[in-house]
Amino acid sequence: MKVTVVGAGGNVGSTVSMAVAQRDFAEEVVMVDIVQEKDGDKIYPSKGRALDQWESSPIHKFDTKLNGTVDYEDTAGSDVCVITAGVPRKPGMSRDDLLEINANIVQDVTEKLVKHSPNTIIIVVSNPLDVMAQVALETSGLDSSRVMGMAGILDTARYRSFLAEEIGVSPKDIQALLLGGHGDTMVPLPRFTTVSGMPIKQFIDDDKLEEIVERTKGGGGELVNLMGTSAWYAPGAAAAQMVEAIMLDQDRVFPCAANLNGEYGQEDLFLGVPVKLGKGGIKEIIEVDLNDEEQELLDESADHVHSVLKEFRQLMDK
Ligand SMILES: NC(=O)c1ccc[n+]([C@@H]2O[C@H](COP(=O)([O-])OP(=O)(O)OC[C@H]3O[C@@H](n4cnc5c(N)ncnc54)[C@H](O)[C@@H]3O)[C@@H](O)[C@H]2O)c1
Ligand SMILES: O=C(O)C[C@H](O)C(=O)O
Repeated sequence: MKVTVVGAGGNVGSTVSMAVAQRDFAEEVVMVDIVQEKDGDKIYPSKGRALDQWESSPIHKFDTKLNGTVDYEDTAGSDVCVITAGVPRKPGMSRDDLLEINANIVQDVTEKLVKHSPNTIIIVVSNPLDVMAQVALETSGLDSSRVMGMAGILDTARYRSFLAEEIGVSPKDIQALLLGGHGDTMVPLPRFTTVSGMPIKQFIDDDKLEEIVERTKGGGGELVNLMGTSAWYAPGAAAAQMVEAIMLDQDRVFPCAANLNGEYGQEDLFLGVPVKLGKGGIKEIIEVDLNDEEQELLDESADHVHSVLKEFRQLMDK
């Protein structure tokens, strides 16, 4: 079992790598990044972070080998590749502001990955997420069941943690569903949110719930403002959970960005929807019955993703 993480000299990529290694199911995690320059010297962040993480193996008690590299030949035969390569946003920016720079990076990285692992499964993390997943799908030529984006697990984790804190229960006991693009138009669904199966509205008043829904939508931006760059602990953990579900054929049901072909009335774009994840990637896109208000919010979110996708196509035509 071999996992590759690209952008692994950075924050999210190194966190995914560490979280996968600590789960101890893979033989090897290949951590790829570029050679960087600091104060006129060449540095190798993926090699450094891989070595540092490997040195923690006796303490954390894992056997997964961490291999830092700048050479894609080392990635050959990867079962799953996670793409975190790219630029994170800074305060005042939206994820969509990263479109041009990250589209070029994701395209380049995807070509190199599939050259060495032609039948891999790709999990995209780079932003703007839904469009970067489309870039990876189109560049790789892989079946759409083998290309997906990580966002929904992160966004629901934020929503669940905020709710748990407010209600005073364990975050483990909050279940929730969230649909749509990974941006301010994402659609948390209180109707599908429970505390161990009991409707959330039994535990919280409408105004407070609405406040938490709004905080969730702006959850990424809240952290950007606090740290001057975007989050990595929860995103890294979320991507590792997807890797595990696929590699161990767990049939986990998670909200992930999947390429839609008619599901939820949407076509030719990635959008966050519940999927069954296991061997081979997305085994099923699960459709839930939405009421008119929920469907309208999802359509608005899809419209936004379509507009960014259009901008991407215009940029590529230039
Ligand atoms: N989907 C999500 O929910 C989610 C969550 C957090 C971050 N992100 C996104 O993930 C990306 C990475 O964020 P980060 O905080 O880790 O940034 P970072 O700057 O810490 O790391 C990015 C890494 O990518 C590397 N990189 C750049 N170009 C590359 C290339 N061509 N080949 C290989 N590596 C390359 C950089 O050298 C750097 O080490 C950003 O686009 C960010 O917006 C998405
Ligand atoms: O907010 C960002 O820019 C990063 C990521 O998409 C997040 O939600 O943390």
